Amino acid sequence: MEDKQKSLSPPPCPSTVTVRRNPLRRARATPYTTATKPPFSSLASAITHDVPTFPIDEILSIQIPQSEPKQSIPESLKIFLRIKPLRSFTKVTTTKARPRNVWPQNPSKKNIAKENRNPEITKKVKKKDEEACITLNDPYSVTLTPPQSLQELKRSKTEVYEGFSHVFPADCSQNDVYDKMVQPLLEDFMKGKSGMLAALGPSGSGKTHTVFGSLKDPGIVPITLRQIFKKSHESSSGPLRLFNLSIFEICSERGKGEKAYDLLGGESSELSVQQSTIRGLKEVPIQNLEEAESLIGQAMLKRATATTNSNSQSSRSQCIINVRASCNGFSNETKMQYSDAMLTIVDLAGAEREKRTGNQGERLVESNFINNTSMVFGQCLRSLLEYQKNRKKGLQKHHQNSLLTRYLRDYLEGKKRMALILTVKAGEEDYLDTSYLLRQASPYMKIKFDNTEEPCNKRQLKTFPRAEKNKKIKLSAPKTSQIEENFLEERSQISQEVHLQGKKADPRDRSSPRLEPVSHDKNEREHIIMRNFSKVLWNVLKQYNEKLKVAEGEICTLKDSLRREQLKSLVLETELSSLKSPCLAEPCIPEAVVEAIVHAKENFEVAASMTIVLRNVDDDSCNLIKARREAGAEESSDSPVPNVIRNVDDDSCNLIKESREAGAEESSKSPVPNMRNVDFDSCNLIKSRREASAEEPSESPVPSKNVKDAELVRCHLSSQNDAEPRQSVNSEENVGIPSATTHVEAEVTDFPRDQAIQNQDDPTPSPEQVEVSQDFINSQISNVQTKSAVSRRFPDSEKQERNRRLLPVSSRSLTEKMNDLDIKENQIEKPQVKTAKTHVQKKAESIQGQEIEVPAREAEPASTKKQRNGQKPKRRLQPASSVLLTREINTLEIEDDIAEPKGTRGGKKTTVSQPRSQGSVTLLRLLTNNLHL
Ligand SMILES: Nc1ncnc2c1ncn2[C@@H]1O[C@H](COP(=O)(O)OP(=O)(O)OP(=O)(O)O)[C@@H](O)[C@H]1O
Repeated sequence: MEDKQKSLSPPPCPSTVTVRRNPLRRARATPYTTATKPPFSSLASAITHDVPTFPIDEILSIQIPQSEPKQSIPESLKIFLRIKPLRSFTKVTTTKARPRNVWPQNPSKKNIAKENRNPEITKKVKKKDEEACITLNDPYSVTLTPPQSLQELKRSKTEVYEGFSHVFPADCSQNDVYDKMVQPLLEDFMKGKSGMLAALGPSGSGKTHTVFGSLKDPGIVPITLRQIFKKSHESSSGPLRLFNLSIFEICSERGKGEKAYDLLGGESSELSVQQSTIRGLKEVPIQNLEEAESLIGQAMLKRATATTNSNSQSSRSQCIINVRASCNGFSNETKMQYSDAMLTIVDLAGAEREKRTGNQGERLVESNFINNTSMVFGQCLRSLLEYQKNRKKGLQKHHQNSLLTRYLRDYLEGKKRMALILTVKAGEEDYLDTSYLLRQASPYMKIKFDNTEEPCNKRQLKTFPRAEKNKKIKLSAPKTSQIEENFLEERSQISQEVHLQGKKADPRDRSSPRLEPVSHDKNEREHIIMRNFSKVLWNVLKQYNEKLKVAEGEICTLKDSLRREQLKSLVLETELSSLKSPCLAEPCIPEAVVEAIVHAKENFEVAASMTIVLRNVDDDSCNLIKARREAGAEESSDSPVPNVIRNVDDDSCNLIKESREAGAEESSKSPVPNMRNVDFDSCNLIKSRREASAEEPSESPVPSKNVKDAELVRCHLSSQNDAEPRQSVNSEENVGIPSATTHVEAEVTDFPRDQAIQNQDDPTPSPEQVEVSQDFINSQISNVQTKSAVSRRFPDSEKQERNRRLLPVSSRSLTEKMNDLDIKENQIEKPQVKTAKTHVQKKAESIQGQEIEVPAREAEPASTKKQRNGQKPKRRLQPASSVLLTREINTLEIEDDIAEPKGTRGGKKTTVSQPRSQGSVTLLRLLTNNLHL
């Protein structure tokens, strides 16, 4: 103490002391100082000595409360997660090596023995079974990873679930679960607060194991009962509390509805359910743990269970265990009355998938019920979780959908405390069930997209250049089967090439540029496609070319057939015209022959008119001949079509020339009879015939007669070529030749085809033809003689005008010349002169003085006349000329007439008073007499 006092003694006083005038101020006494007043003597020392030390030890001893997890679960609902250990884990751990000489008892043992013999297999099994889909992150969160198979098939992702009150790993014990989960609720229960514990999870995940456990490893219920009676005994100071136990189950009645059964009741254990209250439930008071455990044991025996593929003793009902605590006294400590509390422990039936459970029939109905109940419970739970997160949102109520949720309405609405434990299986095959449960009941969920890159890359690779090309090719591909086949072949080749290139390429090396091989492949592919397409096009073009050739051949054949048809039609037309032409020409021909003098003019008019008709035929025939010559020489040679009928110009020389030329060329070839009108200009005619006679006789098969004075080309339809008998007629020899009128008629009427063919084959004229031609020539000659006499009667203008009206241009000159002959029309129809004896002098220049000796005419037989009249009643071409002739003849003054010299034919015919020649006078007399004019 002395040392201490010495150490606390103040320092020695200084030599000088300062005294303060003001009274000494005392500082406010501190509590510390006030509490224990030290003695004044020791005040100074005490002041310096009592400085408090810093309470560092106290500060360090203070325990700072640990920060709770961010996602704290509300008090009314706590969610726990328990992971069931993997089966392989237990198998591997329980596997014991057996001696090799032991015969395996069953297949499983046999497999085990195999595994033992082959440790690699065991390792593989271990590796395979050890792979879990769920891993524990921390006591409050887990990560769920999809298995590899599901990652490839669909777009799966790693999920992180958090916000749990606690996550029990696979190796946790039942006591851990009780401590963390049940004890808080039990304390409140003992204080009179109700609470509920529920186990939720798929089938076989350990719900029943967690809730009830086993004899060796008891679960929540046994432990809780034990703790209840333990605590009740410890709190001896408290009121007397009574506990009652009730157990019932909710199951489906053949799938039609929900039923509740009392598991502690008697035989009629069915309960009546009204909304959320269950009537008739038996509560059994429990005094001690043994009674409680026996009751629970009895209830478990009554509970509906079944064996499924997922669980050998699967719960088929929702089991509810109620422990009600009743209190009849006051608490000594709080002096408050205890209310009844209810602790509810629920073992739900696990949701199960049909494929995994293999349920059928009644089991399947139970499964549907269980799944529906689980779904409704999960919806209610989800709604409560969302409601607790955000209370602004209203609570969605789903509890009405099942009896269980209706019974647990207060808990599912958050009015009472509830602790939920989720049991999950950690195997890969249980991923879907686990994921479904966690999505439904976990407080929070995060989705990691770490494993989403691979599917994206695969998709990109799949849709790389091939798909677009296929589409394009499909759209642009032609529909021909050949093209499709080629396309398929190329497609397979290219796909193989691409596949090989893809194999060669390193898929991991993403940095390596793959555009070059792709572009190269694209170019090659396009090249192959275009090449094959061009081949196909070439083949198609070839086919079309062949088709075109065939079509051209058909066109040629059709053209030939068309030509033939046209020729046939032309032949028919010409036949028709030929049939028409004789009908028209028929009446005039015999008259021209018979009426030697009187009908000379008319004859020429008829001939001229014939030319009009036949001229048309000429054109057609010419064309026809041309066509037939082109078509073939054979057809033309056999053709019965009449040949050209030519009109001869006034100029006789031209006429003869044309006739010669035509005769030399055509008549030798063509069998068709020719018809020529001949000018009767004597001078020209004689000249021309002289010239012709020098050439033709050699060709003509029939020797012509002596041509003394003149040659006349006969106008006959039946004769046609140069071989026809152009007879030079001596008028003297022809005198007395009988008329060939009948023959002419026959020829004319029978002309058409047979005669033509006959003439064609035999160019030699028949005697009848010769006769007719002779008569005709005679008549023409007589006409020539008569013309000079008659022409004087009419003025030239009038004649020309008439010619213009009646005849075509080519024949007008002829008719003009013949107009000089005034012949009565009536004479045509009266008995005609058969023949006329004419004298044709050699020198045509001096026609004057010629005399035509007209023999006594013979009346034509009546029969012939009648026949002719009957056959040819119509004479369309004659009336105009006949009338004129009649007029002229009527005006003739035969007695006073004086023969007109022939030399005036080419000159002016103005004088009517010119003297007639003797021959003409005689002729006129004969005419008048015979015709009875
Ligand atoms: N944590 C665990 N540790 C050891 N074994 C367990 C565990 N959880 C469950 N088991 C075993 O798994 C099997 C199935 O468990 P349990 O019957 O509890 O599943 P469940 O979820 O109730 O199925 P269900 O819904 O079909 O009734 C039981 O044999 C049980 O012993």
